[in-house]
Amino acid sequence: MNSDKGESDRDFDVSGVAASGPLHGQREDGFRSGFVSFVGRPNAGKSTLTNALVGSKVVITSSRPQTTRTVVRGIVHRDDAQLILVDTPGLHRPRTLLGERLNDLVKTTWAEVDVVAVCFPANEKIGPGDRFIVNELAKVRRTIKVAVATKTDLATPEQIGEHLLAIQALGAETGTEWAEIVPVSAVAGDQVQLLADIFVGMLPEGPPLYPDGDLSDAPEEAIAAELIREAALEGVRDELPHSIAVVVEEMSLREDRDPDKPLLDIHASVYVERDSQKGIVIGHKGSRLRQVGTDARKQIEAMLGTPVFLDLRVKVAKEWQRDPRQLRKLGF
Ligand SMILES: Nc1nc2c(ncn2[C@@H]2O[C@H](COP(=O)(O)OP(=O)(O)OP(=O)(O)O)[C@@H](O)[C@H]2O)c(=O)[nH]1
Repeated sequence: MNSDKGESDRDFDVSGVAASGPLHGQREDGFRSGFVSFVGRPNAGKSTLTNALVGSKVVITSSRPQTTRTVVRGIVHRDDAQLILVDTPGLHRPRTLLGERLNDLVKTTWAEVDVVAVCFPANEKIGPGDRFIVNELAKVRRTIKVAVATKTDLATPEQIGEHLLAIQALGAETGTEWAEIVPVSAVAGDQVQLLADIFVGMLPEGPPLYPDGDLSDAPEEAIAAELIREAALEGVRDELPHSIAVVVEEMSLREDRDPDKPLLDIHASVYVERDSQKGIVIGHKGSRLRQVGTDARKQIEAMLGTPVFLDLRVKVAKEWQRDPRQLRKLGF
């Protein structure tokens, strides 16, 4: 994510101006900073690993594929480095316009980061989906590539051994040079620290890029929208696999409140594709929507540390996944 504005000292009068502090590659303290992006087929464990590294729930995880639509960054603050994790949607063979947009988003991210880490779940065989991703990744030349064997707690040592060999073979087959192949379990906490150390060693030297303590630079609206979407999908994923989008229309602190008792007002719209889906989301006499609201509110309160008043509306945006105008409106 280097910005080269094409400026040089000759463009400015620099007489009497002290040299600025060293940037990448020249820090006396050896501090490193940079970007790592996890990729992998849906459900590979990318979000869970991001959370394990950051140590807080920043990215939404679910047991169903393709819930991560927004690029959300988790930030690991260390004494020696700042590791910025970019969580991307799962790359997949595009079937809709939304699918194509997501894939473009993924590839743009790959070219901009310092390291791309491909996640291969150890409890599943390498498949065509993995091959597709690695083939696409091989086209991005400059970026360092790391293979991560995820979910090792779900595999036997023999399976893990075979898995690592298969990852190596896939690298050779696709012309991808793995800088490292690392087995981890985000759930058991195995090798997560080692993975962080490996990433840090691959980052360029440079100053911290985010203020100390920041966990994510995703706007609070985006975090709230994801938490609402996760709650709305709960229990109806089979019926509405990829048909729910959430837009936070308004988010502001309620005025005239005692400063010790703030209240955050959030007005959000839950979009579905068809009238029939609206009924599913709302439920009998609104019971489901109330539950969704309660669940999402608790999650948002825990995340942002402020009591929340959440107002949810369900709206129909016909065939939004195929309509460019709707997609733009919904933030894709
Ligand atoms: N046992 C075990 N389960 C894991 C581990 N990592 C992830 N999972 C589970 O695998 C499922 C998918 O994990 P996610 O982190 O959401 O996967 P993802 O790659 O971000 O998925 P998408 O957003 O769909 O691309 C969830 O049910 C996780 O709880 C792990 O190390 N061990």
